[in-house]
Amino acid sequence: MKVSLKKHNYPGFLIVACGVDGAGKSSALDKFVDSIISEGHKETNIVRLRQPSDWWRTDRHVRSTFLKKGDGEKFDEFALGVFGAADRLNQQALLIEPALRVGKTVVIDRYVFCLFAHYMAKSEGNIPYLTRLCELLFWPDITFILDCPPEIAINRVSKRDGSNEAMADQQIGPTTKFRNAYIALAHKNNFKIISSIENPEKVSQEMMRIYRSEMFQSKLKI
Ligand SMILES: Nc1ncnc2c1ncn2[C@@H]1O[C@H](COP(=O)(O)OP(=O)(O)OP(=O)(O)O)[C@@H](O)[C@H]1O
Ligand SMILES: Cc1cn([C@H]2C[C@H](O)[C@@H](COP(=O)(O)O)O2)c(=O)[nH]c1=O
Repeated sequence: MKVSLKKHNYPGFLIVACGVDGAGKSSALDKFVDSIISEGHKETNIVRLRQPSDWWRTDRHVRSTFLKKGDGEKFDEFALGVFGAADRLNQQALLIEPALRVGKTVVIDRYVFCLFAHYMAKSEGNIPYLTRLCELLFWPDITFILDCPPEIAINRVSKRDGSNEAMADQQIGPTTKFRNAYIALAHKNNFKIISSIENPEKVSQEMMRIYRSEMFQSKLKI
């Protein structure tokens, strides 16, 4: 699925990382941010965010439908997808756009591609209603897809969160579908796939290599 988002044209730089639960996004991004700071990037010029935001994560309907928390009442997944799009639009208006406008580097753990991957995996790829709702979101300057075999990701999640086979992120079927959706998105949209089998240090070194090259290219365009 080719995604259509908006070009931001601001002086800031938007960097996002996606991938299945346990791919190592948060760990690698921590090291990546440390590296850009140690190369001279001012810490105060970096805005670190995650998606979905707490607006979505703490919502009772989301918690009982997706996260198996609360009273177990199920809500309509299409409606919650629309909420997922609203959550991203809200975070962009309140936090991402103001930061990019003043030249900051915005680093986000997950992005709207996670919403797409989730619904692509569930609806066999047919989600035009969701992609249309998201057309005003910014196209990131760099999109990393962290990729590792589902067995490895599941193992990491169960060690981190405790074993719970009822959770989709500890099941081979859904994790394989999510991974395939990310790979399909990456191939169609030229995202940067990085193997996250290796330790987070190695993963962040590869992120740095891509970041330096993209920064160099963007300076040539000015
Ligand atoms: N490259 C790696 N090699 C081995 N273990 C890792 C690696 N990256 C992360 N881990 C470990 O695996 C667990 C999951 O990592 P992390 O939270 O960074 O993944 P994530 O993709 O952000 O997961 P989620 O989406 O579920 O939040 C953590 O306990 C972390 O210490
Ligand atoms: C619909 C939808 C679901 N998710 C999922 C992916 C993860 O399992 C969790 C987010 O938790 P994490 O703390 O970032 O691991 O929710 C999503 O991220 N976005 C969505 O739109």
